[in-house]
Amino acid sequence: MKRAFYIGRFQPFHLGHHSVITSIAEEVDELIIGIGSAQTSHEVNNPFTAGERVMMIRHALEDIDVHFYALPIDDTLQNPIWVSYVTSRTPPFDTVYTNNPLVIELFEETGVTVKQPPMYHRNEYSGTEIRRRMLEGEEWKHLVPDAVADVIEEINGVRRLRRVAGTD
Ligand SMILES: Nc1ncnc2c1ncn2[C@@H]1O[C@H](COP(=O)(O)OP(=O)(O)OP(=O)(O)O)[C@@H](O)[C@H]1O
Ligand SMILES: NC(=O)c1ccc[n+]([C@@H]2O[C@H](COP(=O)(O)O)[C@@H](O)[C@H]2O)c1
Repeated sequence: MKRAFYIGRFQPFHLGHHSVITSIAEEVDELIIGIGSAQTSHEVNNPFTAGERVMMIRHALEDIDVHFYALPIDDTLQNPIWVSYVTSRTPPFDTVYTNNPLVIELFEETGVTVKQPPMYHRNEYSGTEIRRRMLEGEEWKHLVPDAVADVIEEINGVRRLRRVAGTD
């Protein structure tokens, strides 16, 4: 059984994440999607709660051909214990997919294989760019799966982002 781990903050889950997961799905039997900084929400850079991000991922990946688990993972104060904390909360896995330099370093130090997925349209498929567009009233829905746009509408996510940014 080949099981892999993919971690992100998914603020929000966008089409870049969707493309990465579609290609990982061709290489593994099961995928654990770690929803990082799970304790954080209602901030300009982290507007959505862990539960809302679970909902985005669940709906966006309705038709994906891989068994997946979307699991919220809180941050730990100390980086050296983060990998053990992650593995204490997830099913076992042998490969990590990430482009985050700290995540690469921490997992490689413990001997886990790390793969770096290619970037898809990084200038637009980016959480930072999508949140900027939401704040400035520009188009953003084409950068996320339709199901994610629906979730953000249901939770009134753009209004929340503007309020916490003080621009509403
Ligand atoms: N367009 C993309 N193509 C491929 N991988 C991506 C893309 N955007 C993000 N990733 C990767 O997905 C993982 C999770 O990313 P994350 O949730 O931080 O999204 P982000 O768009 O980088 O968000 P933010 O701009 O808020 O930091 C990271 O390893 C990141 O490098
Ligand atoms: N000490 C820690 O808590 C620790 C260390 C490395 C990564 N992380 C988390 O992993 C996630 C990585 O995701 P991104 O690649 O989207 O930044 C983030 O939520 C980040 O906070 C946490």
